[in-house]
Amino acid sequence: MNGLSCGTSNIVGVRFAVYPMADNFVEIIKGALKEVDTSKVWVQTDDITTCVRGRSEHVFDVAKAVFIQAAKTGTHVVFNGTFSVGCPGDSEGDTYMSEDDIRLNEEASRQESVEAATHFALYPMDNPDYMQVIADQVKTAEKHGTFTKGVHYASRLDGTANEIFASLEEMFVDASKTKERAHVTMTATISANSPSTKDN
Ligand SMILES: Cc1ncc(C[n+]2csc(CCO)c2C)c(N)n1
Repeated sequence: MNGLSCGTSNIVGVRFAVYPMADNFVEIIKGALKEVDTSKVWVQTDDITTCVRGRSEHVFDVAKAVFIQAAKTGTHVVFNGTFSVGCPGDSEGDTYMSEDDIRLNEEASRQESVEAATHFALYPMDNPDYMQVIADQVKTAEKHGTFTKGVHYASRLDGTANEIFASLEEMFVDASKTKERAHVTMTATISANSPSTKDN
């Protein structure tokens, strides 16, 4: 297959980085990546970001776990990432789509209660109804109790990292079900242990 051919599955992916605001950032980043079980996803880390691809539950499980493992050190850590589903041409790594749905890092993540604040934005691509899709999904975060307010170009979520990732996952996955082979992207900036007072 060439780079522009369509994949056969609804592979989900995220490209993200964590930024620990500490002198020992290398140790925190490498430690977090090492703590997390990535055996059910396609994963590649370089000097800039990490890319994780596979079934949505495993992509969210791994992204959340890396953030939580870095943030549980108490260091101010920021996660910045872009999630994507239905990207035309995304096919390499389809083998990971046959993994079962048992999350490998959920138990470890649940042990940690890390307070976090998020700006996220949902982008339903090639969909004239995108504003309605976004409004419907924000209602999900309201129902979860994580939505705090709309800001320019994003919405704010507050809660534990486990609660925030649950909202992000449900909104992203539901938005991708609004039409056949929908292409949806979502950006998220998630901050934990910030010394700044919350402006919400
Ligand atoms: C999740 C995640 N993946 C990759 C990087 C990029 N990065 C910056 S410093 C460092 C360790 C030294 O090589 C790495 C891999 C990141 N920040 N967060």
